[in-house]
Amino acid sequence: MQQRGSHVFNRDARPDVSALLAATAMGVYLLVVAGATASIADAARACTNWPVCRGPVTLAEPALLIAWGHRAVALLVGCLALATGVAAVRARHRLRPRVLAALALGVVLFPVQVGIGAVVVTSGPTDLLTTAHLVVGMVLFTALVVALAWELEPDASDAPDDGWAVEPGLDSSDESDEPTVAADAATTAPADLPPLRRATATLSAYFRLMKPRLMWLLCLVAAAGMALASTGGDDLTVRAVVLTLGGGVLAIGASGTFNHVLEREKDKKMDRTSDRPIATHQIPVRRAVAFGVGLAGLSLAVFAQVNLLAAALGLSAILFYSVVYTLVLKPNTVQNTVIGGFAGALPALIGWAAVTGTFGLPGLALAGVIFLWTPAHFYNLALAYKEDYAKGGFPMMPVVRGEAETRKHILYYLAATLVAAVALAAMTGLGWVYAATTCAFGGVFLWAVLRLHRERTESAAFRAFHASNAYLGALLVAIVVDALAV
Ligand code: HEM
Ligand SMILES: CC(C)=CCC/C(C)=C/CC/C(C)=C/COP(=O)(O)OP(=O)(O)O
Repeated sequence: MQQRGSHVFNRDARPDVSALLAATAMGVYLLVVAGATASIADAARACTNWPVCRGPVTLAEPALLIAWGHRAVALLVGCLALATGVAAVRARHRLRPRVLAALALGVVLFPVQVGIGAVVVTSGPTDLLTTAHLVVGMVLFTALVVALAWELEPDASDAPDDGWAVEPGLDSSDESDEPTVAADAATTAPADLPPLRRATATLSAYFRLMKPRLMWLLCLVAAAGMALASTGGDDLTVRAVVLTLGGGVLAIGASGTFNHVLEREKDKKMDRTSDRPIATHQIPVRRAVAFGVGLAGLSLAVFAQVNLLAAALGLSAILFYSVVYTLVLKPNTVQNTVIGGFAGALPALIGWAAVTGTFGLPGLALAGVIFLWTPAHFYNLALAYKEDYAKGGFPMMPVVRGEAETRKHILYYLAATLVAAVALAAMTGLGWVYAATTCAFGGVFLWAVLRLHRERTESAAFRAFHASNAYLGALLVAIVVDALAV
């Protein structure tokens, strides 16, 4: 077993640049979100002077307040970017050329972005100028995160990256409070149990077949899709909400059950899944199939009460997860998680369709956020359960491409998710609750992923996994609140 921190990337040699880069990247993200909020609030018309606004700042003029806030943050982040540039120049001999190039792009784009902002304010906002301001901001953020990902890559001279620093008392097959069904399984319901306990154990086994742990977040995705759709003027009825979430729970239950059936042999080989109800023969395959078919039928019947598009999308989600992901992608390609993200994104479209009866750009943009978030969510678990997935014969990213590459991809997909979250705000006019949430929880998610890069332990991977769920959960609640209440 490797000692924790013994080969942790050369923290001592180059801590400042990566820490400064992370702070600058998050600062730029804050700026981009503040800029999107300023644009929605029409702050450029409230303050037409540059670099300072004229006139008293009062709470009665929120647009002026937002304009000032945007500029104050820009000044602070500008100083941070400068400090990062100076630190990088001083450390140039030990930084990789591509890190320097990506960082240089960010540092050069910063004044360009300030210049575009000044023109927007002084000559009046046009669609072209405001779009350019948003796009350059996103490119700047991307350049900084890419520089950070490259900077965090271990050197070839570092210890080999095939080991996982396990902390004392932690073991991937015995992680009591982590997301493993094995941990909370009542393994079998032997005939000698009292009838009531037997019935309870069987009911609990059927419940576990439905993968209940996934439900709250997937239901929130559908709820956010519905809330967004209602901002366009369509009525959001309690009936539609109840039927859509009910159909969703049944659909997730059906596809989870099919997943258990189809993976029963592989589940037996993996510690995390070896005591799943079908793998242990607690539930016979034929009964599980009947249960899954029943749930699927019920789910489609419920969705059909909302509208036919919702039902068709529900059927697509069940088929995509059960057949395309479980049978085709998961055992055969390292891109299984990326392409599999379509299954989790579909509830956004189901929610939108339930309210509007059709497709719409904001619903598609929300689906895009979920799609990009999925690898940043699952790769953490894939790292923690790398050996287990290898035993099951699954070509997960850490098994095929290694841990360092996986950590880098987590950072890329996290950055892409944050950019997509801004695009969603710009498209929908979501307000300050959403803006504050994506910055705060995005910052926590980034912090957890950076700790994963430094620590390379199972607990760091689980921390980043939980941060991914907290980020998306908070973002979706913020969408609902912003769309319905603010
Ligand atoms: C390819 C796509 C995905 C893969 C491979 C994946 C994989 C996993 C795995 C293996 C677990 C642990 C499950 C268990 O042992 O019970 C898990 C947990 C979870 N996943 Fe995902 N997931 C994916 C997409 C999603 C999506 C789209 C959502 C919701 C939007 C989601 C939400 C959750 C939640 C809420 C948990 C439970 C967390 C907990 O128990 O603390 N996942 N995921
Ligand atoms: C509305 C509807 C039906 C939506 C379906 C979307 C859905 C259930 C997404 C879950 C994504 C997923 C692949 C989770 C588990 O991975 P895994 O099966 O690889 O995990 P495992 O290794 O624990 O089996």
